[in-house]
Amino acid sequence: MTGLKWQGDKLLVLDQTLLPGTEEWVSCSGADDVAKCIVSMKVRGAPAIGAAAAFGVALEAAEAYRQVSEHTAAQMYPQLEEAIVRLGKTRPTAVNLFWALDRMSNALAECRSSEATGEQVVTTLRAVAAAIAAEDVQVNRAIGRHGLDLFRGPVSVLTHCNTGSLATVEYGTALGVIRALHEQGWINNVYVDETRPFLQGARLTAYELGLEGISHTLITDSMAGHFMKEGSVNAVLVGADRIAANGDTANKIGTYSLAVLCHHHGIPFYVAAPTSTFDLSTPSGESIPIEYRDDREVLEWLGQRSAPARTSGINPAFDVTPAELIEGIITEHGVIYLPDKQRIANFFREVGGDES
Ligand SMILES: CSC[C@H]1O[C@H](OP(=O)(O)O)[C@H](O)[C@@H]1O
Repeated sequence: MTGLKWQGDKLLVLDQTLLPGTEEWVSCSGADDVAKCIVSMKVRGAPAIGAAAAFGVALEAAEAYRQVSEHTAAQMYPQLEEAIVRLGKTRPTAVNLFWALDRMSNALAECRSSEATGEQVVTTLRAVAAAIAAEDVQVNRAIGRHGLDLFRGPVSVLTHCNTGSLATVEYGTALGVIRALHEQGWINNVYVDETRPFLQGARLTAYELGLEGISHTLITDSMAGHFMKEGSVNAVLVGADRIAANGDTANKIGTYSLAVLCHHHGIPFYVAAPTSTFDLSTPSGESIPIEYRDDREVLEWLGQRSAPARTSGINPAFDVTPAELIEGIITEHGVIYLPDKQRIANFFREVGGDES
C-alpha cells in the first residue's frame, strides 16, 4: 500500500487524518497544496513528507511552465525557488524534508546552469521526484532485510508511532523490519503504542498491520513498561526523523521513554532509518529542532475538550534519544551498532559519501 500516488500532473495524498475510518484522497496540483497537506499531517512521516515535497516542486514547475508566455525557463525560477522555501517551512524536525528539497534545488540549479528550456525543467524535476520516491521503496526493503539479520526466530516486538507505508512511500522503516519478520514467519506479536496525542499507532500502524494480517495488540503508551517487565517484549523497533552525527536520534514523542525502559529491562532498542535521515551537520541531539504542535491535540480528545477550560497544555511532537541508549541503527547499507559514536563517521566513510 502507499499514501502517495503520482498521476502525471497531480499528486494524490491519502488523507491520514481521516484514517482508519475514511479512505479519502486529496488531489494536489502545486507546491501550496502539498505544503498544506504536510502542515495538517494529511501526509506525515519523515520519508513521506520528503517525497511529497519533491513532488510538490515538480508540480509547481508544471504550473509555472503553463503560465510563462514564451515557455522560457528563466521566468520559472523565482516561482520554483519560492515553492522550495515554502515547502521547507512546513515542519522543522524531519531532515528528510530538507534532504529531498536540496535534491530538487540542486536539479534546478543544474537546469539553470545548462540553460534548459522550460519543458526540460519540468521533465527534470518530475524525474528527480520520481527517483526519490522509487529509491525510498528500495531503501525500505533493504532496511527490512538488514533488520531481519538481527533476529534468529519468532519474536514479539513493540513499536511506536507509524513507520510504515504511510510514513514512507511504501513498505516502511521500522515497520519494514516488522514486515520482513512477518514474511519470514517470525512475528509472534507486535505491541503497537497508540502514540498520543495524534494516535499514529492506533489509527495508522494498526490499520497497516490489520490490512496484512500481521498479529498486533494495541496498547496505551503508558503500558509499554508493564509488558516489558512481564517479559512480553523481545525488542523495540522505532523510526527516526533526524539522526545527529553522534547517533542521538529525534523521533516521535515517547520514544525516549521507551529507550530508557529498554535500558532498564535489558531489551534491545533499535532505530530503523534510511541514510537520508542522518544529518551529519548536526553534531548532537541538542541541536535538533523540535516541532511544537497545537496544544489542542493534547487538551482535546477527538476534537472534544477533555481538559478543564483554564488548563494549558504543551505539545512537543518529538523527543531525542541519546545514542548510548540505542543498540543499533538499521539502515539500507547495514546496521550501525552504537553507542560507539565514532561508528557513525566510520560507517559513512565505508559506504561512501555523505548522508544524502
Ligand atoms: C519512517 S519515519 C516516521 C516518523 O515520523 C513520525 O512523525 P510524524 O507522524 O509526526 O510525521 C514519527 O516520528 C515516526 O517515527
